Amino acid sequence: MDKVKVFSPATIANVSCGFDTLGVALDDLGDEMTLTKRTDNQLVITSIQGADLPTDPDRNVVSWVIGKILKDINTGTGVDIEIKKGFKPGSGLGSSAASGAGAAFAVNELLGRPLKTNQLIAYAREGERLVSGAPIADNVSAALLGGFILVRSYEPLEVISLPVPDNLAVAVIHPQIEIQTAAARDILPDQISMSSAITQWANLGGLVSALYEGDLPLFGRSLRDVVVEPHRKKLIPGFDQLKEVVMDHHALGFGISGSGPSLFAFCEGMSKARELTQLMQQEYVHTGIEAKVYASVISKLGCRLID
Ligand SMILES: Nc1ncnc2c1ncn2[C@@H]1O[C@H](COP(=O)(O)OP(=O)(O)OP(=O)(O)O)[C@@H](O)[C@H]1O
Ligand SMILES: N[C@@H](CCO)C(=O)O
Repeated sequence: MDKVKVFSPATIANVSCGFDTLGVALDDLGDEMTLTKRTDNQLVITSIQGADLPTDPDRNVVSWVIGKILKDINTGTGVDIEIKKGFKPGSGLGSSAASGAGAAFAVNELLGRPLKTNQLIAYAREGERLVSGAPIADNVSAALLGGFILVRSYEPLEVISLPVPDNLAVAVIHPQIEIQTAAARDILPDQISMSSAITQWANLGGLVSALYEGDLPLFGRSLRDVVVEPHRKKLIPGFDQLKEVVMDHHALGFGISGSGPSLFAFCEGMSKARELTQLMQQEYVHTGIEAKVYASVISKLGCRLID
């Protein structure tokens, strides 16, 4: 194959109770990228649409990840790269992860699939290390595998796919401010109390059980975060008010997507998700900050070939 075009989805990391361990893929929203083999061994970003990103191959996640794979596999292959970003960097929806996962997936397809899934995750994590300093696996694993994922262990890496309950949908609001993942990690404490740990791991267990049982009320009760949200919500204007309104309108749960500023409300069914997006957009006007909204089912598909 000389050319591949792939789609790589946006993702919600943490899902409230699973900081750095849970992730889930959205439908439709995501990045596209096209890779074409060159006759020399150069890596060239030929176009970037939809975001103002570095064209220097050593500073863009897509070329960074592809470069690492090509160097290790040592094919002598060069690649032209076209990038089409479907949503903004610094959104909390895994923009760098969509790029890193999509890049690893695409080059693996181009080379005839020499790499296994865990290797693709490992390379995609290098993209996360490039932009945030931390090789976080939650967004990239969800983007590659689709559905819900649990990073059971980082060392050695063990990522588990979890079931997606029927009729689960999500409403997302993306306030048009940028929060860098590195900055949102810097404000977190190094240590947490035993009581917070107990609450958090009880909810994580509850959430995993809810996914296996398809128990949406239990899923909703488990969407609690006493570890990260109390710190990060201070970076997101209007967080508490929006949470109150959304929960009053029967969302299953509400929280911060990844490192923010995007916020999610899980709910039952797409019509409820559309209703919640409208509600969130109306309510957010009070902050004076522009916001975009998306309603989505949970995509069981991760990165995939298109066209
Ligand atoms: N291909 C790329 N896609 C997205 N961001 C990139 C890319 N290449 C480099 N970057 C840089 O990465 C930074 C954004 O990464 P960051 O992890 O902060 O955002 P994010 O991926 O949207 O966040 P989150 O992981 O919380 O969803 C920006 O400074 C951006 O310029
Ligand atoms: N788990 C990560 C996701 C952001 O990439 C965080 O919340 O910092």
